[in-house]
Amino acid sequence: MIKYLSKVLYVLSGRKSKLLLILLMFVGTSVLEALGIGLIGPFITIASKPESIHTIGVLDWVYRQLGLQSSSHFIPVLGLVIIFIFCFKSISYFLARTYIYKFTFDQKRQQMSRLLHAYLAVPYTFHLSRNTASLIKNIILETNSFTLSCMQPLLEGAANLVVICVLLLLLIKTSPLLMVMILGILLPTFILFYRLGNKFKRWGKIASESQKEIIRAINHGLGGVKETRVIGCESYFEKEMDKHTEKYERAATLFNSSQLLPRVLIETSLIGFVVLFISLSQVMGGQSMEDLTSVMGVFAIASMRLIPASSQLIQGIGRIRNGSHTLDMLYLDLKEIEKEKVGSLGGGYGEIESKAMSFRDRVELSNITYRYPGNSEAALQDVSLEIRKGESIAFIGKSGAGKTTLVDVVLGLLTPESGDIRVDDLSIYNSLRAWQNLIGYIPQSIFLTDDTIERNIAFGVNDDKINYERLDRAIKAAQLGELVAELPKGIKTEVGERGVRLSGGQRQRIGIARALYHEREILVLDEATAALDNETERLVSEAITSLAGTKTLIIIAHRLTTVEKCDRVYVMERGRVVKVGSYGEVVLER
Ligand SMILES: Nc1ncnc2c1ncn2[C@@H]1O[C@H](COP(=O)(O)OP(=O)(O)OP(=O)(O)O)[C@@H](O)[C@H]1O
Repeated sequence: MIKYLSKVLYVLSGRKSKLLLILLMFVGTSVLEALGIGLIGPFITIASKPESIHTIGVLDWVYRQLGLQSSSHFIPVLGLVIIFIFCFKSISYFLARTYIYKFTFDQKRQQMSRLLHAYLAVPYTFHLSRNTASLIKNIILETNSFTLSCMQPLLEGAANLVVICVLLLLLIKTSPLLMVMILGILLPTFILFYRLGNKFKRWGKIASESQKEIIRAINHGLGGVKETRVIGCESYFEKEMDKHTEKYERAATLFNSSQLLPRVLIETSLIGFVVLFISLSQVMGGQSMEDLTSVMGVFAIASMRLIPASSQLIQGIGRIRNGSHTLDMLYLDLKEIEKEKVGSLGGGYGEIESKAMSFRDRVELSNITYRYPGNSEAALQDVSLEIRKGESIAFIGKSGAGKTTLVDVVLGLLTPESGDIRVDDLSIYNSLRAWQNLIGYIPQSIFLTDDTIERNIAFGVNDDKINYERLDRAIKAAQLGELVAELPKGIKTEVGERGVRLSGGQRQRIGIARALYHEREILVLDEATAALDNETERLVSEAITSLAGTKTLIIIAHRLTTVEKCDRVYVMERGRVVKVGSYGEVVLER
């Protein structure tokens, strides 16, 4: 339990002292409730036999202080006190609940942004081993499940425990035998539920994993809708989703129906026990009507609050066990990510931190070796090269030679096993962010957001911070001027999800404009092979090569036309640079 609580505290975001306040609120309203209910028993007894006030010490004292004429006058006074306590309890209950909702939803918001921040800032290798579906599920569904299956049952459980203890104390005083009987009803249900704990945990795990697979199947089917349609494999994805939805349905049904067990078991046994108790007491000794009224009062207390509080407590234990897989996942993810010392992403919301490293002379890669996690063979081995400011270099080589890996190392996405990258003798690993702020990256397949051309070019910049002069320059340099002029909405044209409303070449040029808009010193280009038609290719290549001299260009070249204009060409093979020279030396002499 202590381990469980320490995990909950770790996953909780923000000020944890609020938890104490909430606990006090819960306990406060529960005590008021128990007090109000506790007074109902004596109220019924006094209503049926007013003289009995004098047998209850506290009530007798209050009666004498009030100076009432007759015992029966005390009945409305006690009634008013009970009504007042219940009104006060109801108002505090409402306010406490509202506060708790605010707290729990605020928690969900904070956890969602903590997770997204962590997933965005975690080393890139984390994403190579994790599926986006599981990250989306954690951010949206598991944070919800944490609130419903950890936070709420824990807080409610504490409050219910207080109510149960107070009411059991009252019961000991009124009828110890009845208390033993009620305990006899509650304990077996409690033990049964406790023993079912592992099943609840398993159902929780199955539900969580099937949700991940459901998102995955939807992602795959809809993400590649073009291929899905053409191949005609729609039913495959439908079946995939159906298979996991069925698993989810089975686990959720089993868990939810088992949650009804405490109420059903306790209620049935309670009725049985009370009937048995009254029958036996009449047969064996014959109790007076007043005694029976008092016993019925206790029964009323039990059925009004003690039984619901107990069944809620038992259900809460079930929910906690069911949600323990969620807690473990959030805990392990946050622990793993935060172990990597995920720092601030800088810049604050909607701004890009622009402080860049100074770059006056050269970038030097020395003895870079990189191995993907779990691979025995290194994808890069002992790569050393030097790029002078304003130069353009290209990497060529067969598929799998290590070109993308080398660029990912240069981009600071992958950290080499050994070796260093130095800018004017300063290692980029001293301030990776400042190094990355020098670089503009144009990947082979450009990621476009479902937004306007303008927002896709000024990617990640708030609308009010967009610099239209720079935007215009970038559009012209990327040969997008004509396209934008022809569109009725110009730069405000929506490009559709992943740019579906644009051609491959247009998407590629938006990617180039994006890199140019941010006016970075070094441009890294993973050249697209087929996206551009000959004419556009010529224009884009011209735009890129016109930057040579002012910008430093690092190109993964798939077309030899691009290589022609480069200062140096590096030929890669099995993770090594095997040849270097000018276009003439490397390409023509091959
Ligand atoms: N995420 C990964 N996990 C494990 N191995 C990987 C991963 N990505 C690439 N590799 C391996 O690293 C080697 C180099 O791959 P890389 O993508 O850098 O080649 P490339 O030259 O860019 O190829 P292409 O021209 O086809 O894009 C390959 O053997 C590849 O299988």
